[in-house]
Amino acid sequence: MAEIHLKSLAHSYSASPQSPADYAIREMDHIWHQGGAYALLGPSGCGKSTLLNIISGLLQPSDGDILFDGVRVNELSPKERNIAQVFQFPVIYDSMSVYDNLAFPLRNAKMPEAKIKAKVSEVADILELTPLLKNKAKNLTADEKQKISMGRGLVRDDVSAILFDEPLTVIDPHLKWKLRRKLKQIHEQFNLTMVYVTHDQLEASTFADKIAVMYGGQIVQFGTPRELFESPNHTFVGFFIGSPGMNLIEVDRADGGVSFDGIHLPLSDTLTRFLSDHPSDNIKVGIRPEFVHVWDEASEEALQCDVTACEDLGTYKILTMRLGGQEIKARLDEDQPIPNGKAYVSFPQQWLKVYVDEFLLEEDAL
Ligand SMILES: Nc1ncnc2c1ncn2[C@@H]1O[C@H](COP(=O)(O)OP(=O)(O)OP(=O)(O)O)[C@@H](O)[C@H]1O
Repeated sequence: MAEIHLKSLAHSYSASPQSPADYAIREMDHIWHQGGAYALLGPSGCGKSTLLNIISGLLQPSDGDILFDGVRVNELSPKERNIAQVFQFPVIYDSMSVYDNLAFPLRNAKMPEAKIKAKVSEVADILELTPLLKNKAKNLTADEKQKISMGRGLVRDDVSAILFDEPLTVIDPHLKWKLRRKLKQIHEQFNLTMVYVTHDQLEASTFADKIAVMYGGQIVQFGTPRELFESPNHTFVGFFIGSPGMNLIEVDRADGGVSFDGIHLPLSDTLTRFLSDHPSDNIKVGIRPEFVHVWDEASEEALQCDVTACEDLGTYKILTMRLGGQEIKARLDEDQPIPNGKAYVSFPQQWLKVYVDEFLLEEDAL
């Protein structure tokens, strides 16, 4: 197992990149600690597969270093790096038995047959493949085949890390949760460094202890699922994580706070001062629907909205309102009454986030 350090790493598929937009990976420094269960989460095209292929050695980065336990591995092949990679589509030998597929990497490493047998049995047991060991891989279902792909990484004692590139894409929805749980169990049992690529936030948060959110070739936040929810570092994280995502409103500077559409939102003194240090006019405020307080009567600090829709999702409701020219969503508990026509909202200061040039202004950083 290894700590994987990406040092001043960048990659462009163009031979002569002219601007940051020409980079699939913009310059980054990042560490995947040994034994961590990580997810790399982001939308299509943000650079997840590129980053994974750079770590595994399938792709050479245009700039920077990849260090495994402090040793530069840029020039090493995937095999020399001892990285196991599980792709969207299972990579297995159809004509071989399940046993031979699992034994393959060990036979390549010239492990004695008795040891191979013990290792294959152990991993087959964990993956619930034991009854299939004698079967030809060809006739198996997609999830069984994908379990073999995973198993081929797990049988090896020498792997530096296992990288998963959207491994559940071809798996039936009702089996996905089962395989995800299995992966989590394997992580706990084997103490492996695992990086799991997905564009699905549920998959990321059920698998990983920490999630790296990628956007436009950058890791814009690396944190626990709770940190990403409670304190998104970037407007993209606010928008992408959560269902529905964060309410984001473009605002102007105002005395003691910010304003939009003639509505004044007060900010703490420290945040106001901090904001005045930033020259940019690209300012947004964000608040998650879960943290918007909804009242059915007017009060001094509540802002009047028009209710435009209410979606009942069984255990909770999503209320859509218009505040000035902005659409605001709030999450109501199951038993909370739905305001009729007009509603009054307030934004607790603790949960009202301010973003300058899309990045969070942090009071703690003062
Ligand atoms: N072989 C390639 N040649 C040129 N550009 C590429 C190549 N592979 C990827 N790209 C570009 O690099 C950027 C990042 O792509 P990448 O496949 O890494 O993203 P991704 O987040 O994995 O997307 P997806 O979830 O759709 O697989 C995209 O703009 C893509 O078009």
